[in-house]
Amino acid sequence: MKLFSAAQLHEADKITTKKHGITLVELMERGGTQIFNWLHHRMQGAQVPIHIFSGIGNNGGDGLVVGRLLIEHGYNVKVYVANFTDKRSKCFLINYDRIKTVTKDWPILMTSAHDFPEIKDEDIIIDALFGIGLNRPPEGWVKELIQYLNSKKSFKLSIDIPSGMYANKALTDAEAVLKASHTLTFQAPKLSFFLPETGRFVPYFEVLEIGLDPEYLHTTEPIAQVIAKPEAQQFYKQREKYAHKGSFGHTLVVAGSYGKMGAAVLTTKAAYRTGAGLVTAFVPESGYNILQTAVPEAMTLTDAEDDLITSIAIDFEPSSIAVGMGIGTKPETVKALGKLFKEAKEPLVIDADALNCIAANDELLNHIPELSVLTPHPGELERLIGAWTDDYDKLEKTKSFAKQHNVIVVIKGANTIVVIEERLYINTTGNPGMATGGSGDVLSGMIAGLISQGYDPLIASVFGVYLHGSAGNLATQEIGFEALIAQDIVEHIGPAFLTLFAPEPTEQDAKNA
Ligand SMILES: NC(=O)C1=CN([C@@H]2O[C@H](COP(=O)(O)OP(=O)(O)OC[C@H]3O[C@@H](n4cnc5c(N)ncnc54)[C@H](OP(=O)(O)O)[C@@H]3O)[C@@H](O)[C@H]2O)[C@@H](O)CC1
Ligand SMILES: Nc1ncnc2c1ncn2[C@@H]1O[C@H](COP(=O)(O)OP(=O)(O)O)[C@@H](O)[C@H]1O
Ligand SMILES: [K+]
Repeated sequence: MKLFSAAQLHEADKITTKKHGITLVELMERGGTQIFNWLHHRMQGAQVPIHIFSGIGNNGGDGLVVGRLLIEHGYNVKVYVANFTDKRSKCFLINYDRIKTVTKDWPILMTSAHDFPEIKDEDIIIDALFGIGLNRPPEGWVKELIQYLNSKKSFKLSIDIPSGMYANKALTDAEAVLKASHTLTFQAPKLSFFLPETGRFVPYFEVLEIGLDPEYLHTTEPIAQVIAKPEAQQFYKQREKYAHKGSFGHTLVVAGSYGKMGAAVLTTKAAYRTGAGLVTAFVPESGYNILQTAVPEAMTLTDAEDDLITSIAIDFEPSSIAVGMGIGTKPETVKALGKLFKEAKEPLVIDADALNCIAANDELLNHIPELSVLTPHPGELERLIGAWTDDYDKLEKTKSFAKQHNVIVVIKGANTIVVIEERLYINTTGNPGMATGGSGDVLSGMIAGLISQGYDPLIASVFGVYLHGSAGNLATQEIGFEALIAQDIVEHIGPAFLTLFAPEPTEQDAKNA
C-alpha cells in the first residue's frame, strides 16, 4: 500500500473534485459517513454519551458530518467546536449550518479552558480537532484541551490522524498530541503512524477508502510503501517440480567467535529454513563441533584461529553471504572482512559486528559490493550514520547513506524499514516478543537464504523482513511475548510461508470459534 504526504493528499482532493465532478463537501460527506458506519456497526444504537470535538478546518468538518449522522440515528451526542481561529474552512461552515438543521442542541463553541465539558471515563470522545492540515504545534488552551482529553480514560477515536501530529513531519511538541485509542484514517495511512516517536500515539488504525482519483494515486510516486500480506504474496517465487538443491543456491554464513557461536547457529538454520539449497557456516575452529551438532544439515568450514575469524578461505562459489553475527571487532577480523568485501562478486548481507567494524573503519565502506544489504538495529545505525535529531532526520540520513554507498539499509525495529535510494518499504509484521537476543541473526540468515534462491537483494530484504515478523507473530500466538526466543522464530519460518497464502479468518469464523 502506498503512503502519501499531506501535500499529495490535498492534491488528490483537488484532482478528485475536478475530474469526478464531486464537490469537497460531498467528499467530506463520504468520509464522515464511513466513520459513522464504523461506529454504528459497533454501537448498534447504544446510548453511551459521545463527545465530538471539532476544529474549524476540514477535519472539524468531518467531525460535524459524523455528529449530524449520529444525531439523525438517535445517538446521545454532544458536539463542541474548538474555535481557535475565525478562519473557518468553507466545508466546515457548510456542515456547521447543516448540523443545526437536525438538532436544537447546537454545537457548543469553546474559546477557552473554562469551556471544557465534563466527561466521564465511560463516555466516548471523537477527536476532529486537527487533521493533516496542522501546520504548527497546538498552543495555549487548545493544547490544554488535548491534555484534558488525554487525562480521561474514555475510548478516543481520532478522525484521520490524532490531533497534534503531522502526517509526515517530526513532532515539535509531544505533550500536545491526542493519545488516540483508535484512528480511522482516510485513503492511506500516514508515515508518522509507523515511526517510533509518533507511532506510539497510533496503537490501532484502520484505513477508510473515500474514492480519491485512482489515476492520481496510481501514478504518483509515494513517500513510502507499506508491506502487508497482499504485497508479500507477490514476492513469493513458486518452486518448480524438477528443481534440485542446486537450484536454490549455496549460502555462506560467516559468523561467531568464542562465546558467540550461537549467532552462527541461528543464522545458518534460518538460511536453511528459508529455503537455501545448501548452507556452509564459516566459524572459528572452536565452533566446529557446535555447528556440526546444532545444524547437521550444514557444512562447516573453520578459521585457523580457535576463537576468532582472521582469514576467510572457502572452496566454493557462494550464491549469497551473510556476515558479521557475533564475530567481534578485533583488528584481525576487520582485516578478514576487508578481504571478503574486496573479493565478493555479489551483494552481501552485512549484520551486527560487521557493521560495527565498518563504523570504526571507514575505508571498508569503499569495498562493499553494490546493493549489499546492511541490517543495523538503531545502535548500529547510529554508529554508521551519526546521531539524528528525530525519526524523519534518521530516514533522511539513512537515505543519503544508502545512496552514497549504493547499498540497501534495513532499519530494524518495531516497524522495520527497508531503505534504497529515496524509497522506503515499511514492514507491518512482528511484535515486541521479538525484542530478544539473536532475533536479528535469524533475519540475516533469512535474507541471505532468499538471495541464494534468486530473489534480488531488495525483494529478499523486504520479503525477508515480512516473513521474519510473520514467523515471530506465529510463534507468539503459541508461547506469548515473554517466552519467545530467537529459535522460535526459526521454527516458525515454515508456518510463515504457509500462512502467506492461507485465507484470512472471516467475521463468521470468529463468531464460530
Ligand atoms: N483527501 C482526504 O484525505 C480528505 C480529507 N478530509 C479531511 O480534511 C482534513 C484536512 O483538513 P484541512 O486541510 O482543512 O486541515 P485541518 O487539519 O482540519 O486544520 C487546519 C486548520 O487548522 C489551523 N491550524 C493548523 N495548525 C494549527 C495550530 N497548531 N493551532 C491552531 N490552528 C491551527 C489552520 O489555520 P491557519 O494555519 O490557517 O491559521 C487551519 O484552519 C483531513 O485531515 C481530513 O480529516 C476530508 O474531509 C475530505 C477528504
Ligand atoms: N518491538 C518489536 N516489534 C517488532 N519487531 C521487533 C521488535 N523489537 C525487535 N524486533 C525485531 O527483532 C530483531 C532484533 O534484531 P537485533 O537487535 O539485531 O537482535 P540481535 O542482535 O540480538 O540478533 C529485528 O529484526 C527487529 O525488527
Ligand atoms: K483528528
